This record gives sequence, structure tokens and C-alpha cells, in this order.
Amino acid sequence: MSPARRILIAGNWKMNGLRAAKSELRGIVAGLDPTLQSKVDLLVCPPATLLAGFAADVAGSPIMLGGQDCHFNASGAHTGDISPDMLKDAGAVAVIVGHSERRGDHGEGDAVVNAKTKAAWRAGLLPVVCVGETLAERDAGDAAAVVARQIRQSIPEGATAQNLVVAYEPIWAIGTGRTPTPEDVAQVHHAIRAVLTERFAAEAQGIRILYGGSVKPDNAAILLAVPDVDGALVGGASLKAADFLAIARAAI
Ligand SMILES: O=C[C@H](O)COP(=O)(O)O
Repeated sequence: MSPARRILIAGNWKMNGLRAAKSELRGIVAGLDPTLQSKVDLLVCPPATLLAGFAADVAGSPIMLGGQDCHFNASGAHTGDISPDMLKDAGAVAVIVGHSERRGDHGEGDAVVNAKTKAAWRAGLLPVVCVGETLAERDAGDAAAVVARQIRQSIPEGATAQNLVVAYEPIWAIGTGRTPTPEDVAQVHHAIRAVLTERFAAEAQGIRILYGGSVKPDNAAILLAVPDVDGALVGGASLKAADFLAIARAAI
């Protein structure tokens, strides 16, 4: 973790959470302390149905809200979709794009992720662009190459340290309790930094690269200490305020 890059701990609630889950959000806000606030950025990405209702609860706190996906258009005839402008209007400052569950469940390829990233920028949102390899790709020794290709194709020209976050999420580690070794994480994050540098020169040094995939309170410190890991994208463990805060505290 470079001192120039602030740690970001992001929670992706995925398709979990009814209005009563607001108690967990309030628990996160209540659990903040000055040390945590001074060293770590915290982002909560609830389902879109909860965003607007959560905005009042984070007002005045440093907790940021984000969407989990967006359309690449600002408005129009796209039944069931949500635009980045709508997310912003509901209180989001960021949006996850290219999550492997979107890529897998909805057939979203790198070109679509690229368009969504541009759309997020147009709306003034910070995109968190997800990349990651399948187990077969890892077993074939292709993890770094797959991720490098996704970085080249999913991220448009114009990325800067301020307008982009990358999340490396090996698909086989998501929700499985399995994680790569710290050495494996370091190797892929180094490869990501190298491609970002090739494309965005000095800006790449400031772009945060998060690790995601079965991050829990008991493994967070080890994963967050890996070079070039600038934070975490947390799924299951972000649903409980105590676990999310424990992961954030493990970063400092
Ligand atoms: O976006 C979050 C990731 O997919 C990780 O999910 P997980 O922490 O439940 O493995």
C-alpha cells in the first residue's frame, strides 16, 4: 500500500437487504472512530432499492454510497435498468461495473463494461471496474494474462488516479471461502499496475486496486498487507456492520 493511495474498503451487498437492513448501515456509521476515518475510505453499495433511503443515514458521515451496476445510457427505453444519473440522484458517488456476476449472469463483456465506465464518468460517479479469472484460467496459468486483457479492454482512455478504482476478484474465490495466496494476489496486482502504467503513465501509481473474494475479518489483515493491494471489495462479510468494520480496522 503506497502512502499516496488511501485505503478503500467497499461493501457490495449484492441482491441482499430489505429496508430493515438500514440497522447495519447505522451500525457502520456508529462504529466509526477518528483513526478509522482518518486512514480509510468506506463505500457501501446496497441494492438500488435501498440507496435513496440510505442517503439520509450517511449524511454528515464519511461513508460513501455506491450502486452495483448501471446502464451505459443516461435514460431511455431500457426496462429494468438503472442509469448512472439515477444512482447519482439517489445519493451514490460510485458504481461497481463489470462484476463477474454481471459478466456471467447478464453476458456483459469488456466492451459493455467499457461503455458503462464512460457512462459513470459522464454522470460524475467513480467506477469500480472489476476483473478476475475463472478457476480454469488460473489452473492454466493464465490469470495475469486474462486480467491484463480485461484491464486493456474494460477501461477507457482517460482514466486517472481520481476517476478510477480497479477491483481484482478471482471468480473462484467469490463466496467460496477460498482465497489466493498472498503471493498470487501480489503477482496479479503487480500485473494490473503494470498494464495501468503502460496505459495511463504516472496516473497509474495513484489508481487504487482492491482485492475481492472471500475477504473476512480473519484474513483481511494478511490480504490488505500485500503490496499493491489498496483495499478490499467485500461481499458476504459486508452485510454485518461488525464484520465490515473489523475488515476496515484490519487495514490500519
Ligand atoms: O463484490 C464482492 C465480491 O464478489 C466478493 O464477494 P465475497 O466477499 O462474498 O466472496
